[in-house]
Amino acid sequence: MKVAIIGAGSLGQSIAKGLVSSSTLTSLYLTKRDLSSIKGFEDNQKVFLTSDNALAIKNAEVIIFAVQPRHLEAILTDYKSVLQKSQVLISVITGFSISRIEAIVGQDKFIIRAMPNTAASVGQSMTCISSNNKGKEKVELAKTIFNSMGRSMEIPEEQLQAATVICASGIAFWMRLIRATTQGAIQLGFEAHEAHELAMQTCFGAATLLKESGKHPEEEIDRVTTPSGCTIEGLNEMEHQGLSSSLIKGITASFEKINQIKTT
Ligand SMILES: NC(=O)C1=CN([C@@H]2O[C@H](COP(=O)(O)OP(=O)(O)OC[C@H]3O[C@@H](n4cnc5c(N)ncnc54)[C@H](OP(=O)(O)O)[C@@H]3O)[C@@H](O)[C@H]2O)C=CC1
Ligand SMILES: O=C(O)[C@@H]1CCC=N1
Repeated sequence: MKVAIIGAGSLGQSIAKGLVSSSTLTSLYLTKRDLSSIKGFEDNQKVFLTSDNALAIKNAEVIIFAVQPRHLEAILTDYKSVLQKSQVLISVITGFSISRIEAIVGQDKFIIRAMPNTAASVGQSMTCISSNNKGKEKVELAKTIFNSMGRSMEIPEEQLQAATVICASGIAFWMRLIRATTQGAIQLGFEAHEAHELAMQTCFGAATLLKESGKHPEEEIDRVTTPSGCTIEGLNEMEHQGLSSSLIKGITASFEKINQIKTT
C-alpha cells in the first residue's frame, strides 16, 4: 500500500510512526512546507519527505489529509485536478464535513473521515471512521489501516465530533489525570520519576482490567473499596469536590467548542 500524508504535523507524524511498522506499507510520502522537523523519518527507506503535495498525491493509493482545519479547503481546491478516482481520500481534520469535501473533489471519490489520536504512534489509537456513499467500499481498508495502529470503529458522521472529544482530545484529558495523580503521589513523598511511573502503570492496569474482564468500572471499584477503608474515603472526597461532574462538564465544553471551530 502506497500512502501519502499531506500535513505531517503533530497528528500526521503520529500516524506516520504507526504506519511505518505496518507490513502492508510499501511507500509513505510525508509533506509539509518546512521539512526540518520531520528529517528523522528519512532513516526509513520507505519514507519520502517533500513539500510538493502534488508529487506525494501522484505516488499514493491512500492520501491522508492532516492539515489544520482552515487549510483543507485551499489544499483540496489546489490539488483536485491531480486526484484519481481509484485513490482513497482520508481526512482526519476536525469539523470539515464529508459533504464539503465532496463539494470540492466530487462525489465520485472514495472519501473517509477518520478521527485517530496521537497514540497511533505507539499502536494504541482509538480511531472512529465514517465515509461517503462511494467510500463505503473502502471502509474495511480504512479499518485495516487504523487497526494497524490501534483499534477502530465505524460510526455515523454525526457522531464524529463527539468521538473527537472523547478519543482525540481524550488523550489530553487522561494525561492530565495522570499528571494530577503524579502530583498527589509527590505530595505523599515519592520522587517525581517514581510518582510518574506509579501513576502511569496504575492507569494502564485499570484500563487493562476493564478491557480484559469486560466488567463495568463500578464492579471493579467495588473490589477495591474495603468497608471503612481509604479507597472509599478518597473516592467520596473526590466526588464531593466534583470529580465526575468536572469531567463531564469538561467533555461537554469541549464538544460545544468543537462545533464552533472555524474551517475556513
Ligand atoms: N493533534 C491531535 O491530536 C489531533 C488533531 N486532529 C486534527 O488533525 C489536523 C492536524 O492537527 P495537528 O497535527 O495537531 O496540527 P499541526 O499544525 O501540528 O499539523 C498540520 C501540519 O500541516 C502542515 N501544513 C500546513 N499547510 C500545508 C500545506 N499547504 N501543505 C502541506 N502541509 C501543510 C504544517 O506544517 P508546515 O507549516 O511546515 O507546512 C503542520 O505541520 C487538524 O485538522 C486537527 O483538527 C484530529 C485529532 C487529533
Ligand atoms: O484540539 C483540537 O482542536 C484538536 C482536535 C482534537 C485534538 N486536537
